[in-house]
Amino acid sequence: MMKRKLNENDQPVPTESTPSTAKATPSDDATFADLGLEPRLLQAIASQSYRKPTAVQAKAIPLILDGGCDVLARAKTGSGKTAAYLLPILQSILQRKQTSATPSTSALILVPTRELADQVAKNIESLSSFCAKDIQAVKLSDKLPDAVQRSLLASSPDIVVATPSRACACLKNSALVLDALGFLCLDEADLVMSYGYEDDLQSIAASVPKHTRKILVSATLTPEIQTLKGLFCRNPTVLNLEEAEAAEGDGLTQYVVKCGEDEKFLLIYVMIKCQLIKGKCLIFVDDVDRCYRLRLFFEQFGIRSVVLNSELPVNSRLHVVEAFSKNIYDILICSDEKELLGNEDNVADDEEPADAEAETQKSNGKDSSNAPSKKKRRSKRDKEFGVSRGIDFSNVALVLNFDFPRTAKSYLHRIGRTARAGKTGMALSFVVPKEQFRKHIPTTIDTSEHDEKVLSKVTKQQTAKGKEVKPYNFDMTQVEAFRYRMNDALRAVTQVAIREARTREIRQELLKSEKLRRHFEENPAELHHLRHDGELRAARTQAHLKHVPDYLLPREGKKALTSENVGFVPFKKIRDGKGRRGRITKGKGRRAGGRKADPLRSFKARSKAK
Ligand SMILES: Nc1ncnc2c1ncn2[C@@H]1O[C@H](COP(=O)(O)OP(=O)(O)OP(=O)(O)O)[C@@H](O)[C@H]1O
Repeated sequence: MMKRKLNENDQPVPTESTPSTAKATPSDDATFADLGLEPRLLQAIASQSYRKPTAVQAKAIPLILDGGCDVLARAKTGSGKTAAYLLPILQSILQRKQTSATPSTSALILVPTRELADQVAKNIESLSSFCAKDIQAVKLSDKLPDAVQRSLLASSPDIVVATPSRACACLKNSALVLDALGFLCLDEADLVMSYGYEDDLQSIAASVPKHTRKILVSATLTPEIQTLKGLFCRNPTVLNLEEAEAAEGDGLTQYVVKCGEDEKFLLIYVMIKCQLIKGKCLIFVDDVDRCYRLRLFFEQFGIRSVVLNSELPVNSRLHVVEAFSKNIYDILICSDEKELLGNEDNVADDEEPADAEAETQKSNGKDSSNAPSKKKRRSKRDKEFGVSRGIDFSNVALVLNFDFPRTAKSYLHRIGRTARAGKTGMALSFVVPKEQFRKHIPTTIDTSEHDEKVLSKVTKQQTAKGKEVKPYNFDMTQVEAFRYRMNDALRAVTQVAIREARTREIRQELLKSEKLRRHFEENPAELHHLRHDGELRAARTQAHLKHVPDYLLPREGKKALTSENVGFVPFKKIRDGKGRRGRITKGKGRRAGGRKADPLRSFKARSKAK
């Protein structure tokens, strides 16, 4: 192998002699330079601190660069699939620009949600940071007026990122021209299909020139992928990284706690208040109401949390995702509605939802009295919303399935939000045993009836991957001491309070995202108004609940609550031989993660009342 210069992070330093078109034979030790990427891209990769290509990158990059075939890549969540298709696309655009100055759209990247469109656009920005003047990328969004999108597309940007419906709308009004399209990429391909974009995809497929190469990327190979393959691809090369992934193992530990419906609230209260959870925690719940029930419950104890769901304005959602990734908040409560909507809308899924019976009853009009209101509520939700799929929340230590997902596939994607890019993480799931279902009416949810059924599917799925979902044991006799406080708090969180919190938050978020955005751009010091974890005050608050009195704690200390250390999930060190203190942010001379390094942290943050 060619001897390379290394920088302080053991990154290859691009030199004149770095071959830009060398054909790579991907091996386990392949570096990005070996893959034949050009120096400016290597510089951007180094600035992202990527040490070496992930398995999917090592295989997909040379394959896409080689030209010729369409590619269908399946690799696990968090394995770096975005860079696996972006880097060769960027490289081929840079190569084209050496011979032709005519502007044209070379790549169209289709994603299922706005959140993902935003993320892909940011990835393009960072990977093209050393060749920014040669790469023009546009993210289409229905937040922008048509005239603005038209003018953005008028200059034929090299890359367009959009959801299928946006891309289709721009194709129909001739704003988007695909005559010279080199790549059509579908990220989270199965989801793009199951989000009901089928008609849009058909029209896009018909508008794409024959020579365009198609890249389909997904974490799961599902029947939708077969449909897409038929629609877009000519005999694609399929990259399935299953074997490499099994050999490599991963840093995710999975636990399950069997508990009653109200005990979920008891355990989460104890875990957070006794600081058994260390690090950032992503909590999945079943629906929007549940988000606010939990948030108001937390508020009773002075625990700050943020909610993410499809009812919030898109700007707020993007801001929440970004702020959580920047470690501004520790606890994010998400409703994983898209998986539900998929089922409700009877869109193809790889498996029957566990509550298929209930769904059938609903569609036959036999549903209970709350069906119409659910339908009404659904219409307010954003079709292009999704949390468990594709979003790269960085450094999530714990994914907590407060409400167990409805399908094993959904479980797979939820747990994929932690232990990403070679880091470690933990997934902990609450499962309600059948005999405990509907035993505590105020906290019950319909889907819990099938928790055990879905769990057995999940266990099968994980066993097939050589992984284990272990039982997790709390010492319930010790935890019991906290029960009356939990009950006190739960009583305050009424249905009326939840409804009030829901509307209040939308009102507040609309105000923040629309009216005040410009003001805060001009006055960044006042950014704390944009925090999403302020108290909703929709439920009666009880000051005494905010503290944990010593007499509630076991005599042996909080360790007696559980035999294991629930939340402690150390992240693997990426840089060898460098402690946290010694780490310096490039070019700024400050410690990475220090308060001053992050402008959003420079305001006076309210102290966390834990
Ligand atoms: N070679 C690499 N080395 C280290 N980190 C990487 C590398 N490539 C990508 N990453 C980081 O890994 C994280 C996950 O990447 P990405 O979002 O592309 O994963 P994904 O496979 O698309 O996940 P999902 O299936 O959930 O969408 C990102 O934070 C990204 O910056």
